Amino acid sequence: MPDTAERPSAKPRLAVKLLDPRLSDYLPHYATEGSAGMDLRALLDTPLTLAPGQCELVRTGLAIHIGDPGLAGMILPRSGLGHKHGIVLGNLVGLIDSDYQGELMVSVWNRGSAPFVLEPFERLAQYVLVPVVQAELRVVDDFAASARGEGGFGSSGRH
Ligand SMILES: O=c1ccn([C@H]2C[C@H](O)[C@@H](COP(=O)(O)OP(=O)(O)OP(=O)(O)O)O2)c(=O)[nH]1
Ligand SMILES: [Mg+2]
Repeated sequence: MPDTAERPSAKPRLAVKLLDPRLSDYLPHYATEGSAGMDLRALLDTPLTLAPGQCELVRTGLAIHIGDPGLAGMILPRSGLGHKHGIVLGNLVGLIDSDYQGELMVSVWNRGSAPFVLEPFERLAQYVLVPVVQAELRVVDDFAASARGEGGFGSSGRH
């Protein structure tokens, strides 16, 4: 039996605005059939040097309106940039609301010890679409008992 899952249903179609005409050559896409994220590129006119510890908000030139409260976007670091060069996100993870219609911005943080030069249109982070469940909160005085109760932060010990 081939090790392939059944194909998921149709992909959501998201409306995207290109806020700079140069982006038409760089529309984000899934690099492989199984990719979870689409790489986002830095909309820069000139290279941006990030000193160690420096954090800058970088334009992507893209506005994506998700429009479905059952979905959200996440901006995540690229593992190669993060591991090899210390280039991660100043907010660690970017969470994009389904009703956000503004430009996707990437907070780029050089947590490494050497300067890093970000080139115009370099792929700097990735965009992942995720399902979301919105909750309603119901105030109670007590919870029904659970196996864990209030234990946390290592209370279950090591095995
Ligand atoms: O890395 C990011 C994170 C957020 N956003 C945009 C989309 C998101 O929907 C909006 C608000 O993000 P968030 O709620 O995380 O920020 P906030 O500081 O709570 O701002 P707000 O008061 O606007 O909600 O900012 C980005 O473009 N990039
Ligand atoms: Mg917010």
